[in-house]
Amino acid sequence: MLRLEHVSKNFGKAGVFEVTLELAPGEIMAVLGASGSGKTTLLNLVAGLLKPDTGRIFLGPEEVTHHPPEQRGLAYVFQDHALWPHLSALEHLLLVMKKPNREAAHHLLERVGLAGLDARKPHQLSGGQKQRVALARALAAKPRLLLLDEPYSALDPVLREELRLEVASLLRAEHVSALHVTHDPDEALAVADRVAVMEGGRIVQVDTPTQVYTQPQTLSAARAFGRLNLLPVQVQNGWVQLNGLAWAVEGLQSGSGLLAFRYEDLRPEPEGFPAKVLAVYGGRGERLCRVNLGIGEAVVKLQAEPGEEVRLSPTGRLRVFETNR
Ligand SMILES: Nc1ncnc2c1ncn2[C@@H]1O[C@H](COP(=O)(O)OP(=O)(O)OP(=O)(O)O)[C@@H](O)[C@H]1O
Repeated sequence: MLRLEHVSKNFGKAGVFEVTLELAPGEIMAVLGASGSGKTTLLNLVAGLLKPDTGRIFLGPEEVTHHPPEQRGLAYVFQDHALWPHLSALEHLLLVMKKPNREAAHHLLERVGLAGLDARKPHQLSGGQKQRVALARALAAKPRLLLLDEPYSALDPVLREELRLEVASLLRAEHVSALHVTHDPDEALAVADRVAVMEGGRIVQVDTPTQVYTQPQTLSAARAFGRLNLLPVQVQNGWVQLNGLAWAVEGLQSGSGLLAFRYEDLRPEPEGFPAKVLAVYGGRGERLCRVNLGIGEAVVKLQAEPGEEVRLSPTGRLRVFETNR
Protein backbone atom coordinates (compact mmCIF):
# COMPACT_ATOMS: atom_id res chain seq x y z
CA MET A 1 0.00 0.00 0.00
CA LEU A 2 2.80 2.38 0.96
CA ARG A 3 6.47 1.90 0.19
CA LEU A 4 9.34 4.22 1.01
CA GLU A 5 12.64 3.28 -0.65
CA HIS A 6 15.66 4.96 0.95
CA VAL A 7 13.77 8.21 1.38
CA SER A 8 16.16 10.78 2.82
CA LYS A 9 16.15 14.39 3.91
CA ASN A 10 19.17 16.26 5.15
CA PHE A 11 18.39 18.84 7.84
CA GLY A 12 22.02 19.95 8.15
CA LYS A 13 22.94 20.35 11.79
CA ALA A 14 19.60 18.88 12.89
CA GLY A 15 20.64 15.57 11.30
CA VAL A 16 19.75 13.28 8.43
CA PHE A 17 16.46 11.44 8.00
CA GLU A 18 16.55 8.18 6.06
CA VAL A 19 13.81 5.58 5.97
CA THR A 20 12.85 2.44 4.06
CA LEU A 21 9.41 1.16 5.01
CA GLU A 22 6.52 -0.88 3.68
CA LEU A 23 2.88 -0.88 4.76
CA ALA A 24 0.42 -3.60 3.69
CA PRO A 25 -3.12 -2.79 2.47
CA GLY A 26 -5.38 -2.28 5.50
CA GLU A 27 -2.45 -2.30 7.89
CA ILE A 28 -2.37 0.08 10.85
CA MET A 29 1.18 0.98 11.82
CA ALA A 30 2.00 2.97 14.93
CA VAL A 31 5.10 5.16 14.82
CA LEU A 32 6.77 5.57 18.20
CA GLY A 33 9.94 7.40 19.16
CA ALA A 34 11.37 10.12 21.33
CA SER A 35 10.76 13.78 20.59
CA GLY A 36 12.81 14.83 17.54
CA SER A 37 13.30 11.25 16.28
CA GLY A 38 11.63 12.04 12.94
CA LYS A 39 8.03 10.86 13.29
CA THR A 40 6.39 14.01 11.93
CA THR A 41 9.02 14.26 9.18
CA LEU A 42 8.00 10.75 8.07
CA LEU A 43 4.33 11.79 7.82
CA ASN A 44 5.22 15.06 6.05
CA LEU A 45 7.26 13.18 3.43
CA VAL A 46 4.47 10.66 2.83
CA ALA A 47 1.87 13.45 2.63
CA GLY A 48 3.98 15.44 0.16
CA LEU A 49 4.31 18.41 2.51
CA LEU A 50 8.08 17.90 2.46
CA LYS A 51 10.21 16.98 -0.57
CA PRO A 52 12.79 14.20 -0.06
CA ASP A 53 16.39 14.77 -1.22
CA THR A 54 16.67 11.18 -2.46
CA GLY A 55 14.58 8.01 -2.60
CA ARG A 56 11.16 7.06 -3.92
CA ILE A 57 7.66 6.89 -2.42
CA PHE A 58 4.96 4.57 -3.79
CA LEU A 59 1.26 4.43 -2.95
CA GLY A 60 0.05 1.10 -4.25
CA PRO A 61 1.75 0.60 -7.64
CA GLU A 62 1.99 4.33 -8.29
CA GLU A 63 5.11 6.39 -7.64
CA VAL A 64 4.07 9.62 -5.91
CA THR A 65 7.50 11.00 -4.91
CA HIS A 66 6.91 14.21 -6.85
CA HIS A 67 3.11 14.42 -6.63
CA PRO A 68 1.59 17.37 -4.74
CA PRO A 69 -0.33 16.45 -1.54
CA GLU A 70 -3.79 16.75 -3.13
CA GLN A 71 -2.95 14.14 -5.78
CA ARG A 72 -1.88 11.46 -3.33
CA GLY A 73 -5.35 10.22 -2.30
CA LEU A 74 -4.56 10.30 1.39
CA ALA A 75 -5.98 12.13 4.36
CA TYR A 76 -4.26 13.39 7.46
CA VAL A 77 -5.15 14.48 10.94
CA PHE A 78 -2.41 16.58 12.45
CA GLN A 79 -2.34 18.28 15.82
CA ASP A 80 -3.63 21.63 14.51
CA HIS A 81 -7.04 20.58 13.27
CA ALA A 82 -6.93 22.81 10.17
CA LEU A 83 -10.70 23.29 10.13
CA TRP A 84 -12.40 25.92 7.99
CA PRO A 85 -13.87 28.64 10.27
CA HIS A 86 -16.96 29.31 8.14
CA LEU A 87 -18.09 25.67 7.76
CA SER A 88 -20.24 23.60 10.13
CA ALA A 89 -19.06 20.17 11.33
CA LEU A 90 -21.36 18.47 8.80
CA GLU A 91 -20.22 20.72 5.94
CA HIS A 92 -16.58 19.79 6.64
CA LEU A 93 -17.48 16.19 5.83
CA LEU A 94 -19.71 16.96 2.82
CA LEU A 95 -16.95 19.01 1.24
CA VAL A 96 -14.48 16.11 1.08
CA MET A 97 -16.94 13.30 0.22
CA LYS A 98 -16.64 12.02 -3.33
CA LYS A 99 -20.45 11.65 -3.36
CA PRO A 100 -21.74 14.09 -0.71
CA ASN A 101 -24.33 12.31 1.43
CA ARG A 102 -25.87 14.11 4.44
CA GLU A 103 -27.07 10.88 6.03
CA ALA A 104 -23.63 9.23 5.86
CA ALA A 105 -21.92 12.40 7.12
CA HIS A 106 -24.37 12.65 10.03
CA HIS A 107 -23.77 8.99 10.90
CA LEU A 108 -19.99 9.43 10.84
CA LEU A 109 -20.21 12.43 13.20
CA GLU A 110 -22.29 10.28 15.55
CA ARG A 111 -19.66 7.51 15.46
CA VAL A 112 -16.92 9.88 16.58
CA GLY A 113 -19.11 11.11 19.45
CA LEU A 114 -20.40 14.35 17.93
CA ALA A 115 -24.14 13.54 17.86
CA GLY A 116 -26.24 16.70 17.78
CA LEU A 117 -23.33 18.97 16.82
CA ASP A 118 -23.74 18.82 13.02
CA ALA A 119 -24.44 22.54 12.70
CA ARG A 120 -21.69 23.81 14.99
CA LYS A 121 -18.84 25.83 13.52
CA PRO A 122 -15.27 25.44 14.82
CA HIS A 123 -15.49 28.44 17.19
CA GLN A 124 -18.50 26.77 18.86
CA LEU A 125 -16.61 23.53 19.51
CA SER A 126 -14.11 22.52 22.23
CA GLY A 127 -10.55 21.46 21.33
CA GLY A 128 -11.41 17.78 21.62
CA GLN A 129 -14.58 18.24 19.53
CA LYS A 130 -12.58 20.01 16.80
CA GLN A 131 -10.13 17.13 16.83
CA ARG A 132 -13.02 14.72 16.27
CA VAL A 133 -14.38 16.80 13.36
CA ALA A 134 -10.91 16.59 11.79
CA LEU A 135 -10.94 12.81 12.27
CA ALA A 136 -14.45 12.40 10.83
CA ARG A 137 -13.51 14.58 7.85
CA ALA A 138 -10.41 12.44 7.19
CA LEU A 139 -12.52 9.27 7.29
CA ALA A 140 -15.30 10.82 5.14
CA ALA A 141 -12.80 11.33 2.31
CA LYS A 142 -12.37 7.52 2.15
CA PRO A 143 -8.60 7.82 1.65
CA ARG A 144 -6.41 4.84 0.73
CA LEU A 145 -4.04 5.87 3.48
CA LEU A 146 -4.69 7.87 6.62
CA LEU A 147 -1.90 9.75 8.41
CA LEU A 148 -2.52 10.45 12.08
CA ASP A 149 -0.26 12.62 14.25
CA GLU A 150 -1.23 12.33 17.92
CA PRO A 151 -4.92 12.51 16.94
CA TYR A 152 -6.29 11.97 20.44
CA SER A 153 -3.95 14.21 22.42
CA ALA A 154 -6.62 16.78 23.34
CA LEU A 155 -9.12 14.20 24.62
CA ASP A 156 -9.77 12.90 28.12
CA PRO A 157 -8.70 9.27 28.80
CA VAL A 158 -12.17 7.71 28.50
CA LEU A 159 -12.97 9.44 25.23
CA ARG A 160 -9.49 8.67 23.92
CA GLU A 161 -9.94 4.96 24.50
CA GLU A 162 -13.45 4.93 23.01
CA LEU A 163 -12.40 6.86 19.96
CA ARG A 164 -9.22 4.99 19.17
CA LEU A 165 -11.15 1.70 19.11
CA GLU A 166 -13.96 3.25 17.07
CA VAL A 167 -11.53 4.72 14.52
CA ALA A 168 -9.57 1.45 14.31
CA SER A 169 -12.81 -0.44 13.62
CA LEU A 170 -13.84 2.12 10.96
CA LEU A 171 -10.42 1.78 9.30
CA ARG A 172 -10.60 -2.00 9.36
CA ALA A 173 -14.16 -2.03 7.99
CA GLU A 174 -13.09 0.19 5.07
CA HIS A 175 -9.71 -1.56 4.68
CA VAL A 176 -7.86 1.77 4.99
CA SER A 177 -4.15 1.68 5.89
CA ALA A 178 -2.91 4.09 8.52
CA LEU A 179 0.37 5.49 9.80
CA HIS A 180 -0.30 6.61 13.33
CA VAL A 181 2.22 8.72 15.25
CA THR A 182 1.76 8.50 18.99
CA HIS A 183 3.65 8.87 22.25
CA ASP A 184 1.18 6.60 23.99
CA PRO A 185 2.25 2.93 24.14
CA ASP A 186 -1.27 1.85 25.16
CA GLU A 187 -2.56 3.41 21.95
CA ALA A 188 -0.02 1.49 19.87
CA LEU A 189 -0.89 -1.76 21.67
CA ALA A 190 -4.62 -1.17 21.23
CA VAL A 191 -4.79 -0.29 17.54
CA ALA A 192 -1.61 -1.18 15.66
CA ASP A 193 -0.82 -4.30 13.65
CA ARG A 194 2.85 -3.30 13.71
CA VAL A 195 4.95 -0.66 15.40
CA ALA A 196 7.83 1.27 13.83
CA VAL A 197 10.26 2.72 16.36
CA MET A 198 12.19 5.80 15.24
CA GLU A 199 15.49 7.07 16.56
CA GLY A 200 17.69 9.82 15.14
CA GLY A 201 15.81 10.02 11.82
CA ARG A 202 15.87 6.25 11.24
CA ILE A 203 13.58 3.31 11.90
CA VAL A 204 15.38 1.02 14.35
CA GLN A 205 12.72 -1.69 14.64
CA VAL A 206 9.47 -2.66 12.89
CA ASP A 207 7.54 -5.46 14.51
CA THR A 208 4.28 -6.44 16.18
CA PRO A 209 3.57 -4.45 19.36
CA THR A 210 4.13 -7.59 21.46
CA GLN A 211 7.50 -8.29 19.83
CA VAL A 212 8.69 -4.72 20.35
CA TYR A 213 7.53 -4.87 23.97
CA THR A 214 9.16 -8.21 24.76
CA GLN A 215 12.15 -8.15 22.35
CA PRO A 216 13.20 -4.52 21.87
CA GLN A 217 16.28 -4.33 19.66
CA THR A 218 17.55 -0.98 20.94
CA LEU A 219 17.32 1.02 24.11
CA SER A 220 14.99 3.53 22.43
CA ALA A 221 12.68 0.69 21.33
CA ALA A 222 12.67 -0.57 24.93
CA ARG A 223 11.92 2.94 26.21
CA ALA A 224 9.07 3.49 23.73
CA PHE A 225 6.74 1.20 25.67
CA GLY A 226 7.54 2.37 29.22
CA ARG A 227 7.19 0.03 32.24
CA LEU A 228 10.96 -0.19 32.09
CA ASN A 229 13.73 -0.43 34.69
CA LEU A 230 17.22 0.64 33.63
CA LEU A 231 20.13 -0.15 35.93
CA PRO A 232 23.82 0.47 35.20
CA VAL A 233 25.73 -2.85 35.33
CA GLN A 234 29.07 -4.37 34.46
CA VAL A 235 28.85 -7.40 32.17
CA GLN A 236 31.58 -10.03 32.09
CA ASN A 237 31.38 -12.63 29.33
CA GLY A 238 27.57 -12.43 29.26
CA TRP A 239 27.06 -12.51 33.04
CA VAL A 240 26.06 -9.83 35.56
CA GLN A 241 26.14 -9.98 39.37
CA LEU A 242 22.87 -9.21 41.14
CA ASN A 243 23.14 -9.11 44.93
CA GLY A 244 25.88 -11.76 44.96
CA LEU A 245 24.34 -14.07 42.34
CA ALA A 246 25.42 -14.27 38.70
CA TRP A 247 22.80 -14.10 35.91
CA ALA A 248 23.24 -14.72 32.21
CA VAL A 249 22.19 -11.78 30.05
CA GLU A 250 21.78 -11.15 26.35
CA GLY A 251 22.85 -8.12 24.34
CA LEU A 252 26.10 -6.62 25.55
CA GLN A 253 28.66 -9.35 26.34
CA SER A 254 31.31 -7.36 28.22
CA GLY A 255 31.70 -3.84 29.58
CA SER A 256 29.39 -1.25 31.14
CA GLY A 257 25.80 -1.24 30.10
CA LEU A 258 22.20 -0.73 31.14
CA LEU A 259 20.27 -3.74 32.37
CA ALA A 260 16.74 -3.28 30.97
CA PHE A 261 13.71 -5.16 32.25
CA ARG A 262 9.96 -4.64 32.53
CA TYR A 263 7.99 -4.56 35.77
CA GLU A 264 6.83 -8.13 35.16
CA ASP A 265 10.24 -9.57 34.18
CA LEU A 266 11.17 -10.58 37.75
CA ARG A 267 9.08 -13.01 39.82
CA PRO A 268 9.36 -14.45 43.34
CA GLU A 269 11.52 -17.57 43.42
CA PRO A 270 13.17 -19.27 46.47
CA GLU A 271 16.47 -19.66 44.56
CA GLY A 272 16.42 -16.07 43.30
CA PHE A 273 18.57 -13.16 44.39
CA PRO A 274 17.61 -11.27 47.57
CA ALA A 275 15.80 -7.94 47.33
CA LYS A 276 14.12 -5.66 49.82
CA VAL A 277 10.69 -4.09 49.24
CA LEU A 278 10.91 -0.35 49.84
CA ALA A 279 7.41 0.79 48.91
CA VAL A 280 4.19 -0.46 47.34
CA TYR A 281 2.06 1.24 44.67
CA GLY A 282 -1.43 0.35 43.48
CA GLY A 283 -1.28 0.86 39.75
CA ARG A 284 -4.21 -0.02 37.46
CA GLY A 285 -5.46 -2.99 39.47
CA GLU A 286 -1.97 -4.48 39.90
CA ARG A 287 0.46 -4.25 42.80
CA LEU A 288 3.82 -2.70 42.00
CA CYS A 289 6.71 -2.71 44.45
CA ARG A 290 9.82 -0.55 44.49
CA VAL A 291 12.60 -2.91 45.48
CA ASN A 292 16.28 -2.57 46.26
CA LEU A 293 18.25 -5.04 44.15
CA GLY A 294 21.64 -4.21 45.61
CA ILE A 295 22.83 -2.72 42.32
CA GLY A 296 20.00 -0.17 42.38
CA GLU A 297 16.25 0.27 42.78
CA ALA A 298 13.60 -1.07 40.42
CA VAL A 299 9.83 -1.42 40.11
CA VAL A 300 8.55 -5.02 40.11
CA LYS A 301 5.04 -6.45 39.78
CA LEU A 302 4.83 -8.34 43.05
CA GLN A 303 2.50 -9.22 45.94
CA ALA A 304 4.60 -8.05 48.90
CA GLU A 305 4.63 -5.60 51.80
CA PRO A 306 6.99 -2.68 52.48
CA GLY A 307 10.05 -3.87 54.43
CA GLU A 308 9.66 -7.48 53.28
CA GLU A 309 12.75 -9.41 52.14
CA VAL A 310 11.97 -11.29 48.93
CA ARG A 311 13.89 -13.45 46.47
CA LEU A 312 13.46 -12.69 42.80
CA SER A 313 14.37 -14.43 39.60
CA PRO A 314 14.09 -13.28 35.97
CA THR A 315 11.23 -14.83 33.96
CA GLY A 316 13.48 -14.94 30.88
CA ARG A 317 16.88 -13.78 29.73
CA LEU A 318 17.52 -10.19 30.82
CA ARG A 319 18.92 -7.78 28.25
CA VAL A 320 21.80 -5.36 28.62
CA PHE A 321 22.16 -2.45 26.21
CA GLU A 322 25.39 -0.58 25.60
CA THR A 323 25.28 2.62 27.63
CA ASN A 324 25.85 4.89 24.65
CA ARG A 325 22.94 3.49 22.57
N1 LIG B 1 12.07 21.79 8.15
C1 LIG B 1 13.05 21.45 8.99
N2 LIG B 1 14.24 22.10 8.97
C2 LIG B 1 15.25 21.72 9.80
N3 LIG B 1 15.17 20.72 10.67
C3 LIG B 1 14.00 20.05 10.75
C4 LIG B 1 12.89 20.37 9.92
N4 LIG B 1 11.86 19.54 10.21
C5 LIG B 1 12.33 18.72 11.20
N5 LIG B 1 13.60 19.02 11.51
C6 LIG B 1 14.45 18.33 12.49
O1 LIG B 1 14.35 16.93 12.23
C7 LIG B 1 14.28 16.20 13.44
C8 LIG B 1 13.00 15.38 13.50
O2 LIG B 1 11.88 16.23 13.68
P1 LIG B 1 10.39 15.68 13.76
O3 LIG B 1 9.46 16.85 13.91
O4 LIG B 1 10.14 14.78 12.61
O5 LIG B 1 10.44 14.85 15.11
P2 LIG B 1 9.24 14.13 15.92
O6 LIG B 1 9.72 12.73 16.17
O7 LIG B 1 7.96 14.28 15.18
O8 LIG B 1 9.23 14.95 17.27
P3 LIG B 1 7.98 15.32 18.27
O9 LIG B 1 7.62 14.03 18.94
O10 LIG B 1 8.63 16.29 19.20
O11 LIG B 1 6.89 15.90 17.43
C9 LIG B 1 14.39 17.22 14.56
O12 LIG B 1 15.74 17.28 14.96
C10 LIG B 1 13.96 18.50 13.90
O13 LIG B 1 14.58 19.61 14.53
